[in-house]
Amino acid sequence: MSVENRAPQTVTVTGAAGNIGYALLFRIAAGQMLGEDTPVRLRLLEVPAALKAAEGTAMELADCAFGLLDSVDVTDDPAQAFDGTHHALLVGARPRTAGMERGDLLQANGGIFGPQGRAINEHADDAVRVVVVGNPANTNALIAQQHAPDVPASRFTALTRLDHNRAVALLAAKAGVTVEDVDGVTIWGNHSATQFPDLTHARVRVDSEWKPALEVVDSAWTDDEFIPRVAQRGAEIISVRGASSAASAASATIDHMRDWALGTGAGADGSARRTSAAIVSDGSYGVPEGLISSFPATSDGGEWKIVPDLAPDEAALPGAGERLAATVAELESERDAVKELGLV
Ligand SMILES: NC(=O)c1ccc[n+]([C@@H]2O[C@H](COP(=O)([O-])OP(=O)(O)OC[C@H]3O[C@@H](n4cnc5c(N)ncnc54)[C@H](O)[C@@H]3O)[C@@H](O)[C@H]2O)c1
Ligand SMILES: O=C(O)C[C@H](O)C(=O)O
Repeated sequence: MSVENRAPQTVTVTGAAGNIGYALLFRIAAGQMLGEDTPVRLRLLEVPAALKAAEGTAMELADCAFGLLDSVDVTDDPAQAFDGTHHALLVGARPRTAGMERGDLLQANGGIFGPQGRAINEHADDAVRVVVVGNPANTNALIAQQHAPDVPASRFTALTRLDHNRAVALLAAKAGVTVEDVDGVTIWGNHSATQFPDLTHARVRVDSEWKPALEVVDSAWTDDEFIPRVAQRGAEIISVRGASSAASAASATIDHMRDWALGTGAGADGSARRTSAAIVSDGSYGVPEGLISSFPATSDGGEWKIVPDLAPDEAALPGAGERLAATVAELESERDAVKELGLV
């Protein structure tokens, strides 16, 4: 079907005037998220103080003369921003500031993600896809989902694709191969320092032959360097760059939404390509049902699906099971905290 004949898809980006928003919007308008045959209608949601900056971004979007860009609307009204939306990218969040307790942070984000969830419930397209990027991403996604009782829970997800991409890049560099020569990495659990980047079912292609990753890199490097480096990469970027990751976070958000909407497809050897996504648990792998946790995942272009039979292999990496349990326990404690605060 030609571009002229396709109905535009509405994409809402919150926090549109922020750093990730600026790195995200131009790529969406260029067709990198929904494909080069799908026109997009952009809705930019911001707080009143940042509306002028968002208007400036909208002016630049117009100046790019993107063939796929149908329209850009800027608003501070969630009802307008989510009206009929097909793709909701929830980036804007309240960052933790000096002296702020964890409860204060959750409360402040509850004030953002509760109303946005409600607005999605009332105004979004029935088949809306939501990804939460703003931290604490998994729990913010849970808050939004709990305020949208008419939207299937599976339509709310959180971003762990950045952690996944970081893990793939670090393993490829250590093994001396390209990222195309790595597959089967999984990020489990929370987008936080407790996450478990798991190599126990990963493979690396060396000299045209696929080998278990843990035969190519040793378990000491995995335990002492790989896992902590991936889990703390966000903090490392903040300390080196002086600001939270922005372009890489935007790129991972595009990867997550594109794979969800268009499918994960086949991997390097023709088998189903899997990635990592924080999606609602159906109880798989001992993760309590309803938590939004990162899993090995595929999409056929409809729903994300949790890939079975990939439990962390304790024999290949002693302590793997405990690592999964620890990150899930953190998600449970965040869920309990927001319940106590009356946010879900
Ligand atoms: N999940 C991930 O992998 C990942 C990676 C990097 C950053 N992040 C998180 O993404 C978030 C955004 O990062 P950033 O660098 O773009 O921050 P930023 O401070 O540059 O931008 C955030 C924007 O959100 C806006 N905002 C705040 N409340 C809003 C609301 N209620 N509605 C609409 N907009 C609102 C702010 O005005 C601001 O323009 C942060 O929470 C950050 O920690 C997540
Ligand atoms: O913003 C942060 O705290 C870090 C971010 O989530 C990241 O992983 O880069």
